[in-house]
Amino acid sequence: MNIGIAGTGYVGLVTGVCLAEVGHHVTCLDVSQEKIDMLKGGHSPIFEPGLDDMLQKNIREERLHFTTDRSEAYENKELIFIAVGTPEGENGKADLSYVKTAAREIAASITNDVVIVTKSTVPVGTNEMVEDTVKAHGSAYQVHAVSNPEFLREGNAIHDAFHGDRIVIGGNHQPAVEKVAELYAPFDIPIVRTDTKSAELIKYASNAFLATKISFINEIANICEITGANVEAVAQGMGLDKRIGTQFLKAGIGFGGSCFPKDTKALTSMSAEAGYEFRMLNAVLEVNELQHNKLMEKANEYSAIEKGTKAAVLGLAFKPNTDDTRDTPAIRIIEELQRQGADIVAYDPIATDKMKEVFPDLTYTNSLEEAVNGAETAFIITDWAQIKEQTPAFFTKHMKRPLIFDGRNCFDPGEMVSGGVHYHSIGRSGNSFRMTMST
Ligand SMILES: NC(=O)c1ccc[n+]([C@@H]2O[C@H](COP(=O)([O-])OP(=O)(O)OC[C@H]3O[C@@H](n4cnc5c(N)ncnc54)[C@H](O)[C@@H]3O)[C@@H](O)[C@H]2O)c1
Ligand SMILES: O=c1ccn([C@@H]2O[C@H](COP(=O)(O)OP(=O)(O)O[C@H]3O[C@H](CO)[C@@H](O)[C@H](O)[C@H]3O)[C@@H](O)[C@H]2O)c(=O)[nH]1
Repeated sequence: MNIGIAGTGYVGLVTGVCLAEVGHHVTCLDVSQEKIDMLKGGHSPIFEPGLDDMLQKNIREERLHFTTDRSEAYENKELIFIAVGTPEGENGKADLSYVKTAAREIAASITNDVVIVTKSTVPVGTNEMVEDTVKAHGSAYQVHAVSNPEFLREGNAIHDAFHGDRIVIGGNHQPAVEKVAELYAPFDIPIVRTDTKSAELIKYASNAFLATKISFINEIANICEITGANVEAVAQGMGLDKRIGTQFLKAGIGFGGSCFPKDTKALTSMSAEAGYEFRMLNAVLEVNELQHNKLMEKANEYSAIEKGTKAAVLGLAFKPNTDDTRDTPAIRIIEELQRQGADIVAYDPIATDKMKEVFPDLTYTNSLEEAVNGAETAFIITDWAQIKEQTPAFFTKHMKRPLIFDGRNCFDPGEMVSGGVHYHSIGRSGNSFRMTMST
């Protein structure tokens, strides 16, 4: 099929590349000339394992094109995807201005009847708004909007596109829904067909539920710290019950990233607008806020930071295998360390450039050894493999004072302590993980 895509961020670009990979002809549009120039040259502006190779292959085979020209992207297309950002707006509400602009631009450029597929995460009623916007801008063509939310995880995006658990397609015009289902046939992933509003809500409900699991286990971690239990043993013991499952029960300094924080806020805000107070989700957000402060609270209890203390911040991305620093817990830690006058060295294998946009004057390195060298305290924010593979000896050798506050439970507390590291983590009270199971 002939497809246009508005937005070449994480979602638009991965969608475009993967649809081209299965044989569709895709033209990706962005307003950023810089991104389009990079993409035309076969280089992805985002770090995503496997993306560059697939991008270059499909450009070479002439199924994938990049442009800043709306006519090229929208004329003579059967389907047009909207994959622009929906950032956090006022009072946590989803900011739909980019979606509205894209809808107006599509209305002005299409040259035939078309199905608009909304991939961006949008509140209930947005697809209706998109259809109305196109109609209000005098398009002479028939336009149907279909909700097709995206479930990819950054760092696993290509894998998720080909091995996702489900594809959700929501629409009130059956032929438009079937057209989108036909597009995805080569992916061999179960397709859920539903109405537009339910599809829009499936996305928010899924993210909110996963965020709830994380805040829940973080509350359990806090109880573990008080009672002396070990949160990893508790999570594993709970997760073996198939109704609960082991995933998203990893305690830490809370969830970050471009989706969970903004989407949980958008859902509470959408609920409030509809006259319903989503009490549980408000608590999930409150717990996450408190959890972001956990490492600094521990450091303060220990009086770890004084003016001029050399502090290493290990990991800046909101999770491993991505260079995305949007809403990363590292921001809060760095702000607090700066406020307390610490001398900070920030380490990340790939996300330092993105973090420079937030803290331009910080000292950065992509060498872990350089970051901890001479440090008096280290804060682990991201569970990068490069950090997890270290031994206690690495820290005792390079740090001036091996004092570690680990927000991602990267190490066995017993091994760290016996290796001479003053080690503080989340929900483990200094105990090693102990659990055996027999059949
Ligand atoms: N990042 C993720 O992991 C992820 C996963 C699932 C869903 N989502 C949702 O998908 C949407 C996009 O997220 P993202 O992370 O890809 O965003 P992003 O900010 O990385 O990319 C959005 C892109 O859209 C471009 N753009 C803005 N206005 C445009 C216009 N009028 N025409 C063409 N391009 C335009 C921007 O320049 C930018 O490159 C959001 O709603 C997000 O919540 C994101
Ligand atoms: O047990 C866990 C799992 C995750 N996290 C944290 O939660 C955040 C989000 O992690 P993850 O879900 O892996 O990353 P995203 O790439 O943000 O993906 C989420 O958000 C996307 C955007 O909506 C959705 O498409 C995905 O399905 C959904 O998993 C990160 O800060 C993680 O460190 C934990 O603290 N504990």
